[in-house]
Amino acid sequence: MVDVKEATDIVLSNLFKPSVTRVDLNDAYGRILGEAIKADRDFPPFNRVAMDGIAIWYDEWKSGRREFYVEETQSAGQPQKSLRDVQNCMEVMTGAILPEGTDTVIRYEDISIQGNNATILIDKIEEGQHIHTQGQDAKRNDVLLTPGIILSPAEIALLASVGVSDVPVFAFPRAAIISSGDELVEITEIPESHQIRKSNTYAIDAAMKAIGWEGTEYHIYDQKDFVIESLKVIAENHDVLIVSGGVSKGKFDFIPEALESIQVKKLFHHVSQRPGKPFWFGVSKKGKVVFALPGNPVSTYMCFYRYVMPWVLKSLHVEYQQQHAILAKDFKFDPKLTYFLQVTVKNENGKLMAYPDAGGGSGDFANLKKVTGFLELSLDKNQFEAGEVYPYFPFRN
Ligand SMILES: Nc1nc2c(c(=O)[nH]1)N[C@H]1C(S)=C(S)[C@@H](COP(=O)(O)OP(=O)(O)OC[C@H]3O[C@@H](n4cnc5c(N)ncnc54)[C@H](O)[C@@H]3O)O[C@H]1N2
Ligand code: MOO
Ligand SMILES: [Mg+2]
Repeated sequence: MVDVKEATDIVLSNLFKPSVTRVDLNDAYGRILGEAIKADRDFPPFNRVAMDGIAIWYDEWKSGRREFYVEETQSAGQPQKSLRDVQNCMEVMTGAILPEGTDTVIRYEDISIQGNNATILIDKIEEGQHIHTQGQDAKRNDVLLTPGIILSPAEIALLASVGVSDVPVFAFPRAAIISSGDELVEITEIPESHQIRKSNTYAIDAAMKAIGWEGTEYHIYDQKDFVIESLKVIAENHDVLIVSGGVSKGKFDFIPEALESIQVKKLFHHVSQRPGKPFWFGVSKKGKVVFALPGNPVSTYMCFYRYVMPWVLKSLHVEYQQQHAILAKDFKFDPKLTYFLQVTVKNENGKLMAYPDAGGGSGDFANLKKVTGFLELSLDKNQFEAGEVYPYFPFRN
């Protein structure tokens, strides 16, 4: 048996090495960037007019000139024009390149134009005002985006502006989501009185989809040779196996020995935690990673969020930031196990307050619909006081 920290360290030191694939920019939202992206030009690429108005040569204003003859108009999308005479001005539009021979922009609101003459109405202007200077935000060849970033609308805009239409993203490990157990039937079936419909694999599949990951679902019956043969075939075609059930002490819990018989080396079995104590983790010679999660629905669910999610994010170079929340009510837990306490977190004046809602044990997955995640309560204590801060693993935003 290992503790939660040891289990975490072992899981996170057996990462998957992702390859890079390309997706259309329109499908890149939410994917994980696989290569650094550099600026192909300065940002902005030219001195960009930032307000509609006129552009002047500042020294003329400084030396007392208030009236400027309007030579012509520089609109957005036109090649750069030149001011012929520094005593004049040019009308300029937001997004236009700043005309040569000008260095300062004055808004229409601050001038009046009569015929071809613009008169400045304000007393104070600053040299260079209302110009978004070339290279001000980033220089050509600057790294704009680093691998491991989860692409949000902000990054999509940057990718578009540097012309990346085929976005390099990390390929997720090919995952098998495996349920086990003779009591489980398909969701389209009417279960007999001793049967239940599968639900764990659906939950795992959905949790994976939330980060853009997909898996293939399999089911294994409780027959030893069948378990061995199935796992062998599945392992050949996937990088990671996420098994649910069949890992405890039951007569038909064949998963651990079946995995070892197909040369998946056990790195730990049993973690001092509740739920999820019978969690088994191993790696094959070929580097296939196996998470054999305890079958009780809440155990499968929590172990997925506590171990599989950080493992895949770290494998794909995502900077994973551990969240924390404040326990809102005292809580007592006696066994010498790390306890994953189901909570509903509410943001109260900027503080994340976690209200315990422990539910009815690891079979009570109906409780998961009421909570937002779990707090990790350390095994070296049994009395947890309101106001204390604990690691928080959210299931939802
Ligand atoms: N003698 C002991 N018995 C048990 C122990 C123990 O330490 N000693 N640990 C208990 C704990 S804790 C857990 S958790 C479970 C883990 O059991 P398994 O991993 O072997 O899972 P199963 O026996 O196959 O199933 C347990 C439970 O979960 C239901 N299940 C399984 N898969 C699914 C699915 N895909 N969808 C919905 N529900 C599923 C299954 O029907 C069982 O009710 O062992 C305890 N026993
Ligand atoms: O892992 Mo078990 O979930 O404690 O029932
Ligand atoms: Mg069992």
